Amino acid sequence: MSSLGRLSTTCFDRGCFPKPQVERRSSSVRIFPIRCSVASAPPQSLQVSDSKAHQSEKYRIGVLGASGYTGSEIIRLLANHPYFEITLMTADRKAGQPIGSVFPHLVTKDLPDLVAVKDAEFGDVDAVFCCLPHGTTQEIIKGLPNSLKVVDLSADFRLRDLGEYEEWYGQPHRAPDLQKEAVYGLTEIYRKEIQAARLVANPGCYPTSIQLPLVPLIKARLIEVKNIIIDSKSGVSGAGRGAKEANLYTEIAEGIHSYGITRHRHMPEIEQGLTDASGERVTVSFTPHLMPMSRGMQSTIYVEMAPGVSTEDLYQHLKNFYEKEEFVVLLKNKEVPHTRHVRGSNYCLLNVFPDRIPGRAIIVSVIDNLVKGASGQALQNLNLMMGIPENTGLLNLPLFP
Ligand SMILES: NC(=O)C1=CN([C@@H]2O[C@H](COP(=O)(O)OP(=O)(O)OC[C@H]3O[C@@H](n4cnc5c(N)ncnc54)[C@H](OP(=O)(O)O)[C@@H]3O)[C@@H](O)[C@H]2O)C=CC1
Ligand SMILES: CC(=O)N[C@@H](CCC(=O)OP(=O)(O)O)C(=O)O
Repeated sequence: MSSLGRLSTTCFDRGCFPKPQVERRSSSVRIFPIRCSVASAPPQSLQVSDSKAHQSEKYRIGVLGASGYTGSEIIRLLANHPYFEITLMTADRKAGQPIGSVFPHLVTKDLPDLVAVKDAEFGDVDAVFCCLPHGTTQEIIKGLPNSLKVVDLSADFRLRDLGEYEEWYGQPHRAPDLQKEAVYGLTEIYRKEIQAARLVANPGCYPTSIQLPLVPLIKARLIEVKNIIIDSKSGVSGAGRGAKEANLYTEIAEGIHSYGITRHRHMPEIEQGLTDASGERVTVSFTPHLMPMSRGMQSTIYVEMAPGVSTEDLYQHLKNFYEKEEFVVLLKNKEVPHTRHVRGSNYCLLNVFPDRIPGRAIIVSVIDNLVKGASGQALQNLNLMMGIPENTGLLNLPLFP
């Protein structure tokens, strides 16, 4: 537990955030600090320095799989988080190493240089981010205390149909009861359910980049659900940090290739979300590609518009739908979204273009696969589950170039 450093009075009074909450637990009282997380600092006269009256506890967070790429992104995002403090990190092969030696870029005074452990104790943890390979995750989450809130970044709890899970992941589901409880964590679409959830299945990176534009358009019946064609491209970090021959520099650099043609395990996840939006079974043509870049993801989506609908209608609908959203942005004036424009940030940038073929449109969606496609969205979800402002810790702008 630690007290917060410098606190500042806020924009609560200006209505930006909900009032600070006081939560009573069995043995302690947690008082969320009054703090403004907008980029500009409040005037000097409004700042208050540390005092007992303003000290507060933080939620204790475990990062399972801290030595992997998504784990390291969670740690980076939590470095300056005012309400969360990492108290537990786990690893497998790298267990026993301080996180600063696994990821030297994470050596900062704002982070505890914890040693990643193999066998974790959860008594002192309020919530965990589970950044483990799918398959191992179900067993591990099954063994966690029920009191913990969990955001699982793996694919283990995303598919409601257990038969479908077995078909696409090659093994029977080992925690069917937890699957029933899990809420799918596409934040902008399922916010209300996420707020009340204990276990959130964070979406895959491709499904995030694809569902964010398509779900609102399908719900509004602006596009036909037949003939949706999706061409997606990912940076290599999407494949995780574990060594694999196919991901060597020599295999990836100076070329691109498609993979999982007609059979990528994200297909049923994408189709589940689009089917929910439509009310009728939706199938898509989806082909992912591996790009010679470390992070970033683009989905180019080809759709047929409903009779009488124009690309301007699609654009305006998405613009209105995401008007109040912080992290999904419609670009103006036919600007083309670029993966560089979201690098390191939690943004999804979208734009809509008319196809040369009448009646068809092309949608371009970009995210950082490790942030909005994984750890950033996971943090957005845990913020909601803990009742704190959803954008906390996520306001950093993209890195460019
Ligand atoms: N990378 C991405 O862009 C995205 C990934 N995801 C999902 O998030 C999860 C994590 O991905 P990512 O961070 O890329 O993966 P990494 O391979 O980079 O990291 C995996 C982590 O899990 C640990 N681990 C591996 N096997 C076991 C095991 N049997 N028991 C306990 N710990 C284990 C590893 O420890 P050690 O290194 O010490 O061996 C490491 O800390 C995966 O399920 C992935 O599919 C979701 C969205 C996007
Ligand atoms: C480039 C690359 O290999 N990407 C991964 C997807 C990463 C991701 O989001 O997958 P999860 O469903 O495991 O969370 C893949 O194609 O399997």
